[in-house]
Formats: sequence, structure tokens, C-alpha cells
Amino acid sequence: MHKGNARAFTNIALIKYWGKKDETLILPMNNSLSLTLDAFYTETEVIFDESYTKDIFYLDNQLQEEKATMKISQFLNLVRELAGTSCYAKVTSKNFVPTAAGLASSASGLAALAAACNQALDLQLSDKDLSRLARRGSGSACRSIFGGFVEWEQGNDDLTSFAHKLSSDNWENELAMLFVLVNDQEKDVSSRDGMRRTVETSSFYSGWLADAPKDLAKAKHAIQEKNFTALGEVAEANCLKMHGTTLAATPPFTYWSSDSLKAMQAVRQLRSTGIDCYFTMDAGPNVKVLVEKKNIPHVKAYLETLFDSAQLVTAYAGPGIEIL
Ligand SMILES: O=C(O)C[C@@](O)(CF)CCOP(=O)(O)OP(=O)(O)O
Repeated sequence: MHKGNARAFTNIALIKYWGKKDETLILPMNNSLSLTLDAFYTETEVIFDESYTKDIFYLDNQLQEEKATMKISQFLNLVRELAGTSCYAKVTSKNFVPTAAGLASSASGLAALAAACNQALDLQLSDKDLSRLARRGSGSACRSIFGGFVEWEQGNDDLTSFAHKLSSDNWENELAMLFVLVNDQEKDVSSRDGMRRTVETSSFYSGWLADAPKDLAKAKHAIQEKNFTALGEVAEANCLKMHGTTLAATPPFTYWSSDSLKAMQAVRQLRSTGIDCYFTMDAGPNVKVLVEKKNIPHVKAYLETLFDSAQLVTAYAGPGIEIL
């Protein structure tokens, strides 16, 4: 019996990963840049045991059915190959996210699983190779191996595509991200399906891709300069361009709900009163507001006039992977 247990934190991209060059290896079309947060995380335990006759997957104390288990098994097959074992495993994952969230936790989930497997089978993977392994589970998971500001080097093959922490003089500790959790009935298109459809059919995709490296350079420069306005402006613009690509896909789609638009408008309204804050969004209707800690009270007070306080969660910069 081989056991491992790890905690990994979610990360929010400021320069988005949106589109794969290789679906099997999960190689992205562009570099991305994220901020690992402290408020949402996943704890995953994995037990490999010769006595198991198949992989078993518990998520938040619920035994998962075939489809969800299949995705985990595909990942475990990679690990079994690395370790030279044929043992099945029992995976027990707990997501620590606000119930209202509906936050995609694939990034923290797969990062925690990768780290737990590394420990259980004593693979002794470096952080770089752990990031590469997590990437095979879900692209954005490769960034959750590290804390703070993280860049995912797109690379051009399995060996060269991995994330690394950006030097920032701990500036991230002066920032925060306010989540506006908007409950949306429609079933979103998954990030995996959304980016595939966009790459394959959106006439706006080439424009997005042409701008991504320039946006990344601006974001990295802003971090080096600790220039919050510059970072916020490029992050919000990059998010809008990414979401713009979905409108020209076939069939067109959007992740934005009316509450998403309300939250985005609130951020613009705050900026017009001189409060520096910027929004970003991912494959869902939730809106994340990037703000300096000193402005949290202003932003929260205004958002509380528009949304239920239970919909607002404040997150700060978080750490990399933790072995439990
Ligand atoms: O996080 C970002 O950079 C931007 C997104 O969140 C925007 F929605 C995409 C994350 O995609 P992910 O779930 O990692 O896809 P996978 O590789 O198909 O599993």
C-alpha cells in the first residue's frame, strides 16, 4: 500500500491559456500567467494498493461515476507508467470552495492529485516535472504547483511545457482578488470544449493569439515595476479578448450572464470614481476583481450594494503545493 496526500490552491489567469496546440499532451497555443490564491483549494489523498481491482474516485465524499473516474484513471495511467506499477488506486478529493461557488477546481484538483501521486509512489519529481505531470491532467493545473505569480511556458513538447514562479519581490501580497459568485442556471461550456470550439471555428481566434504574447510581456513588465494599473489594464483587456473569441465561434457562445455584466459594469463605475480595480473572467459567469489591499473596503462596500454578501469572497495570494 502506497499513500500520498497533498493540498493545492486554485490559480486565476491574468493572461489566459485559451487553446491547445496538442490535445493529448495539453500543449497550449500561448504562454499564460496566473496568480495562485489562498481562498480556494483541494486536498487529495491517493492510495495505491495491489488489492484494488479498479480505480475508485471520491469527490467531496461522493463516490464518482464512470465518466469522472475515467478522467482520473487516464491521469493515473500516466503515473503508473512513470512508476512502473500496475496498481489501481483510491483517490479521495475534497474541494474547499464556497458552496455557492460553482468554481471550476480542476486546476487545484489535478495539481493536488499529481503531488499526492508523486509522494505515494516516491517518484521524486522536481517541481518542474511535477508541473509537467499536472499539465497532463489539466493545463491550468501546472500553474498551481507554485505560489504567487506563475508563468506557464508553452514549450513545444511534453518536456518543454511547464510552469515556473515569477520573481515579484512578494508584491502579490499587496493585492487581492474579490470573487463575485453569480449563480447562473445555464450549463456552461467546459473550458476544454470552449477552447476547442474556439480554436477550430472562431474567426476572432487569430487576433486573440496574435495579441497574447504582447499582453504577456506587458503583464510581466508591470509585475517587475509593481505597476498595478498596468497589470490590471492588460489583464482586463486580455480577458475581454479571450471572451470575444467565443462570440465568433460556431455555434457562438458566451460565458457572460446578466449578473456578469452587472459586475463588470460595477468595476468600471468604481474606476470612474478613482478606485483602481479590474475584472477578469474564465469559463463561467463568475467575475474576479483584482484590487490592491488598500482598496478592498471601497470595492467591497460598493459591490455589497449590488450583490448579496454571500456572493462575495475575498482571496489573497496563495502558496504552492503542500504535502500533508
Ligand atoms: O486558466 C486559464 O488560463 C484560462 C481558463 O481558465 C479560461 F477559461 C482556461 C483553463 O482551462 P483548463 O480548465 O486548464 O483546460 P484543460 O487544459 O482542457 O483542462
